[in-house]
Amino acid sequence: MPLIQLKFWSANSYHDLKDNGFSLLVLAVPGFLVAVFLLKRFWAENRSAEQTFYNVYFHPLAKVPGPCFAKVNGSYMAPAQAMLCRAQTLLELHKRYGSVVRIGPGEVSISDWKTYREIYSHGASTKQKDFYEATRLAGHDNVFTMIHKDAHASRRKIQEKSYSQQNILTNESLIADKAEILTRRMAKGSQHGHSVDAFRLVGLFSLEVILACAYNRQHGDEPTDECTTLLTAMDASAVAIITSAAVPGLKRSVGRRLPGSIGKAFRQWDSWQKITTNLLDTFQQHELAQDKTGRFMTTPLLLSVDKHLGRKLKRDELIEELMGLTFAGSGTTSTTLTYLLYALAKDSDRQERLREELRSSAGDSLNELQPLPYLNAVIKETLRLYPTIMSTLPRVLNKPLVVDKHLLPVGTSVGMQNYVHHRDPNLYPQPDEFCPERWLMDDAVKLKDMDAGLTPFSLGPYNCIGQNLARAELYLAVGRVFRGLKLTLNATMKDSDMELEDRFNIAPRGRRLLFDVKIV
Ligand code: HEM
Repeated sequence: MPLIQLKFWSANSYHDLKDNGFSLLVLAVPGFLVAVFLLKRFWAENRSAEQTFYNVYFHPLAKVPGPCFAKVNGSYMAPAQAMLCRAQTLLELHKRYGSVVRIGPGEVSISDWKTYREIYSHGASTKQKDFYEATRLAGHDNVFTMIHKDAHASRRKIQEKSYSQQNILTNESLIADKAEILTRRMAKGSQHGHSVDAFRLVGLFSLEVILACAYNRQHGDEPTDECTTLLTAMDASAVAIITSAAVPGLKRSVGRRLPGSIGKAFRQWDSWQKITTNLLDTFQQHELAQDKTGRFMTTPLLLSVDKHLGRKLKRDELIEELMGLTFAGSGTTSTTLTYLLYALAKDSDRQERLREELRSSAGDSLNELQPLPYLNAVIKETLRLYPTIMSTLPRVLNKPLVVDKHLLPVGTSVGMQNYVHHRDPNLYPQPDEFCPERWLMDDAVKLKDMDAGLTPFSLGPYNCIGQNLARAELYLAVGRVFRGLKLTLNATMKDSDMELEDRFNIAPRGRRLLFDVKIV
């Protein structure tokens, strides 16, 4: 195993896992399954010495630099993926080998931000089947997993209106209400002299927004069982989803019988599906008839005809789509907000600058918050440094692509990752620093390039359908929290608590963000 990966599988990593409740048996079962899978894959790719020789010397990608083992091993990145540090590993590989790195016999990673548009625009590439199909949540396709161009376009069409800026403005009062609840919960924690766990409160906030905008579910200041159970179930399910993607033969019916944390994660996945089914049923019985304008996201899903299928969605397909939107819509915004609060809690001067700007604004509606320059710079810088979809968006080329003098033929698996090109030091000097001021410089040419390199929501036909909603949540929540509260990092917080775990979506390693909160 190359040095770069060994670094991640250290004694510390094992002890950390143990501390997090993993037993040896729990590590051994999936470890064994992954090892079998890796061996099988290696064997399939190198059936003969000739094949290995071809992969190394005559393959169309033979001249693309990269670790030797990756040339003959399609699972080269699997250990890093299993250790939740795929994007970080790729950044190191790019530093070593340049802007194009061969990471499998037929696969490359690219770090040049100028190539992003070429890869992810209409017609240039197709979603990689194995990866996206492995993320089905209830056994069907949802808009995120769909590979087929027309099937995807017609499923997306049904939902587009829900995420239009106009519909977001219609639902602004719902989102603002949740943002006020978030602020009150943070303030309340401080009154009792305790630290406040913003990671949990922000997770509840973005989930409550989705439940309000999708199902018209309203929750008050006291967190409900429905939300806390759903939040726990979705967080745990991520482990089951990653495990079943890494071990293709591992079906849910088997997974839920496994011992320890992995089996528990699979059972939480069942619980998430059950809660979604109840939410759908309740909406159909009590809300659908009143929603004449289709402002709640579930309404168009229930009533529209999917043109590609030539019919409305069936119950199982609806559940799949709704699980997908809850997952895509809550963890993403909440991690972004978590890291934004974290970055400013560490930096009282910048926090104060933002507060002054917010207080000088006439009000805290979306229309009043959206033009504020420093608020925008803070949000952009958070999306750059902590891009919630940090990892590879894997594609297969439909057209040949030339990058850094390397010709990548049709059929090559390619991928870029926000974590990598958002840290390009030529585009963003001192890339590991949180510096909102970089977005306020006068150099228009430089800013244009920086904007082009900033792709947190991706581009092209599969870009984030929910980005208007996500931005609205960020404006409304940040506006309220910092106008009235001063946040300081609690002394018990360790840097390692906020290390980025690459679960495709970022997750802070310690699963907590403790603040001392003062009402100002
Ligand atoms: C800061 C918050 C968010 C970020 C950074 C983000 C980022 C992304 C990215 C990068 C993709 C492309 C994934 C790929 O190509 O594999 C994506 C897709 C998607 N996002 Fe978001 N997202 C956010 C919030 C949301 C919200 C609030 C929703 C919905 C409520 C949402 C729903 C979706 C859906 C359904 C897709 C699949 C779109 C398609 O394939 O047509 N996202 N998101």
